[in-house]
Amino acid sequence: MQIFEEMQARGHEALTLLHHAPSGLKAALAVHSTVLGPAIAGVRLRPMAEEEALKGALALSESLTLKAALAGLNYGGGACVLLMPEAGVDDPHAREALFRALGRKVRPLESQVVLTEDIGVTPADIAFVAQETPATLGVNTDTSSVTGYGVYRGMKAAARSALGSESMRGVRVAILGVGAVGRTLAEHLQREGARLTVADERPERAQALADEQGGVTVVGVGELLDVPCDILAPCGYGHSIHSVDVPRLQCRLIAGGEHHPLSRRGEAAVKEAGIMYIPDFAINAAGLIAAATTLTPEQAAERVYATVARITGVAEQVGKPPHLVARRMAERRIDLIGSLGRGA
Ligand SMILES: NC(=O)c1ccc[n+]([C@@H]2O[C@H](COP(=O)([O-])OP(=O)(O)OC[C@H]3O[C@@H](n4cnc5c(N)ncnc54)[C@H](O)[C@@H]3O)[C@@H](O)[C@H]2O)c1
Repeated sequence: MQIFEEMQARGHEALTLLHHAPSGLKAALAVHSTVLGPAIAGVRLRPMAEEEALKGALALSESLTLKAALAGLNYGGGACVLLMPEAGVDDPHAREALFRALGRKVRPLESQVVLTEDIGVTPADIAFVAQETPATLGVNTDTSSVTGYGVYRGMKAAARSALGSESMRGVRVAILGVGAVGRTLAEHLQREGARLTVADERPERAQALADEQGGVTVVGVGELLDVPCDILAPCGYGHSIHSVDVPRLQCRLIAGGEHHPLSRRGEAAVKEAGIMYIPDFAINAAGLIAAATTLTPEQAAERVYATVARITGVAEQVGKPPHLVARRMAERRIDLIGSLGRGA
């Protein structure tokens, strides 16, 4: 992997490797932008190879920059991807040590970075980080359930444009990944009378949801993209939809909580296929908004609703896809606010 080439192409400011042998801490901390303020870094912990961690940190930090900018926050974008310690993190003291070691390592960087939860990390983990550094957000926020609710609200705003109505009653939604975010999304959709089909790499999670809620169809991971539906909601670990998969899709809208469900080629392919795609950084922002402001979860989700409505409205007016409109809006705010400190 050509790290500096990648950083230059995407405009990253820094990539720092954090290491502490006794706790097993090995982490890649990427800072994409601090133009609007300290970089909010989503912290991830799940088994993965080193290269995947570096790539993941670079990609996620760029999304966080766009997400914070579009949400009107005075923060930049970062990401902190932890490799799973060899001894695991099942032992509560080992988990405490890991996250406190992370907090110690971040202390010298606290004017540039604030840490918040992402995949595999809980508010309790961030509370351990907070014992070592004030550079945290969301200690008291269950960001994954707020995010799931925000995805639901953003999906409704997008459906108004893509399906002609924001009602989810009878709408067929296929959800890929029913972990913390996907499950919350499913619960809200189910309550409104949507018809759900779900799949998860861990099939027991999909089955548990179906057992609890009833009326939910479970299919295998390999089948979900072929399911005829109105909305496809990717809520897995990223890159769930490859450009070669796009001809299989039978939906009119892609709107889910997952970061980077599509590559740039995939985004172009869905546009060609006439499918509307609402980008991750616009629709999965509610948890971040709630963690970074004094807004309630409901208010944070309404901000997502308003943002998605604005994006789809402009997209219709100018004849461009929503994901490009959203990126342009975020970049424009960074340029404008970033220029305040420069020139007369
Ligand atoms: N948790 C948050 O606060 C938050 C905030 C914003 C965005 N996100 C994004 O939402 C997504 C989901 O996060 P989460 O917190 O729900 O994670 P999670 O680990 O709780 O759940 C993810 C689920 O998706 C399943 N999965 C992963 N890849 C899959 C695939 N290709 N096919 C089928 N199932 C798959 C996993 O088995 C798991 O059950 C991630 O991309 C994350 O970055 C999370």
